[in-house]
Amino acid sequence: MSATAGSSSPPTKKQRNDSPTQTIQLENGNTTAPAGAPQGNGFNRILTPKEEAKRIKSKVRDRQKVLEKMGEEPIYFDIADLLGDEVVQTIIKEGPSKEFINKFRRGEEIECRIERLSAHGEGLAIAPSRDWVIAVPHCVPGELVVARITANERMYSRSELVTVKERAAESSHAIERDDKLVNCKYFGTCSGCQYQHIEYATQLDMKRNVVQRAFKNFSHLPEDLLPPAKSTLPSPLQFNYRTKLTPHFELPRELKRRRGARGRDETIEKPKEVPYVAIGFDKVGTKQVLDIEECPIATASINRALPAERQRVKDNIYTYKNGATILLRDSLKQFEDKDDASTEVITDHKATVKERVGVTKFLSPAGTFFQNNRSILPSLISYVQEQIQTYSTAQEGDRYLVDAYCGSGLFSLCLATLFKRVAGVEISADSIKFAKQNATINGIENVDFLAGDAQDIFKHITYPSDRTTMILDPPRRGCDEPFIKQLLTLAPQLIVYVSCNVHTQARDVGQMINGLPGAPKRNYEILSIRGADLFPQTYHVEGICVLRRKTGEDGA
Ligand SMILES: C[S@@+](CC[C@H](N)C(=O)[O-])C[C@H]1O[C@@H](n2cnc3c(N)ncnc32)[C@H](O)[C@@H]1O
Repeated sequence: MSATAGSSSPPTKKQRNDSPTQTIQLENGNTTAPAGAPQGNGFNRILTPKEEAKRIKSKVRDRQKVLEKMGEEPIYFDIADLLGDEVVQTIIKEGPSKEFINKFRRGEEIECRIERLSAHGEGLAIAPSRDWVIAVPHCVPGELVVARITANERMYSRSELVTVKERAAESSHAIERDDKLVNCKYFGTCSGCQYQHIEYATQLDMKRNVVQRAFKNFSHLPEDLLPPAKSTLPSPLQFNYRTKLTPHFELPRELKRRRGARGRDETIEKPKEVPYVAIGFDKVGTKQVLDIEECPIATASINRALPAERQRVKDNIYTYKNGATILLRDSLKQFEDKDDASTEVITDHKATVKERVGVTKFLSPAGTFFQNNRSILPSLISYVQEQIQTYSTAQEGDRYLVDAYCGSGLFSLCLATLFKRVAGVEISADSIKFAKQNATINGIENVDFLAGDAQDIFKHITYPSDRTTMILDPPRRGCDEPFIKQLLTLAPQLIVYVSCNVHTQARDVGQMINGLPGAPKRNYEILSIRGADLFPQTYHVEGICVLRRKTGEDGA
């Protein structure tokens, strides 16, 4: 896990300036794309017209599914910026055969200049024909790179980085590569981290921009209603912070064949040699599993437990019918001594995990949701608390909280002292059982937890709207329209919307302000927008958006 694990020395600043076209190796030796990408055997084969038509049809279907579930993909706003609206509109007019054209052969290598980073952390370059974009991982704007194509998507191709041919001219871009920061032998090959080669302060700033652009592109609100995103809330730990790791594996091909046509175990004959099984995360740009022996963003306890868990899978490989995902969850060993933060690792989905956030203790089943970066939770809770104390117009002691998508009660219980009564709702009955238990072990009596769909909570709420704060923390797809319509009917005075997907969050906030057909129009304003860095070294950013209902005009 050393930052100097590679075989080559990094170029000095002088070398970088002197030889701008020199090929540069990452310090961990991973400049070249992962070995083993299939070559030949049809990999580079040109598809027949029938196969091509089938490929396009399936791409169109996949895109439709994404649109229905999540809305437009953020990369299309970048593509429109990079190619220009006119080019994009011409392509769209020509239809799917042009939009989804098999622009490059898989495996083809293209030299291109990185223009910007996407919200998902890939460098984006304009293809030489200027009517297509190439997404290249692990690079920074300004670099001239060689990218190897892995897949063609709608108006862009995915690729893997082969080499950086020319560094970005010094200080011409706000984002600089620093390979000495790379702290993982898999960086560049593993799809888990995107930003280890970028200084942490810059990562935070990049995430602030992602939040800002998400609201600009997805909220459908005029820019004067969007306050500038505040600086990103940093994570105290930038490595060893992840308290949950879920490596996966595919069943080796030899074992699959031995199951026979009916897929029954009886046909298995153990091969003479134990087959190789890769256990880890996807190789960048592919669905192939990269074998991972350690993960520097996971806690030290998880890294200590990983070899035994990997061995357990290998020893029992003949018992699996398919591939699977394994779970490693870091849990406090005990609650009694609050100065003892020693942890153990839980691998059983049904076992109970112990967490402490400030003075509040939490139990939750290992297989259900709990925030995965313990180190940032106290500052995340403090920030939400500060927003409520600043912007709630209700008197202290007379405020109410609705915590929608409450999990095992993180916000409800950490913030309960600010409120007269708290109601939490959550779809997982298991999480609700633990939320109730967490209220008991913390001696908190002013909370009620309800198992059900978030929109069910409105049937049970009798809180006065002008004294109610609502915290929302939905999954990546965001809230659905029936939920937002009911929220607009209840019209809480203050909304704190926390989300792991700033794009669906911006869409939902836009609907809260612009209104939805069949829902009362309310006069909400955005008070603040901010990212929180729950996942350093990756492109993920948690959004926190605070909205207040202006009194008067909407009659609420
Ligand atoms: C991002 S987690 C947040 C949990 C909690 N706020 C926390 O920070 O620990 C989202 C939660 O929403 C729950 N959920 C998903 N769909 C839901 C729905 N339709 N209604 C209520 N809860 C839902 C999930 O089970 C999950 O616990």
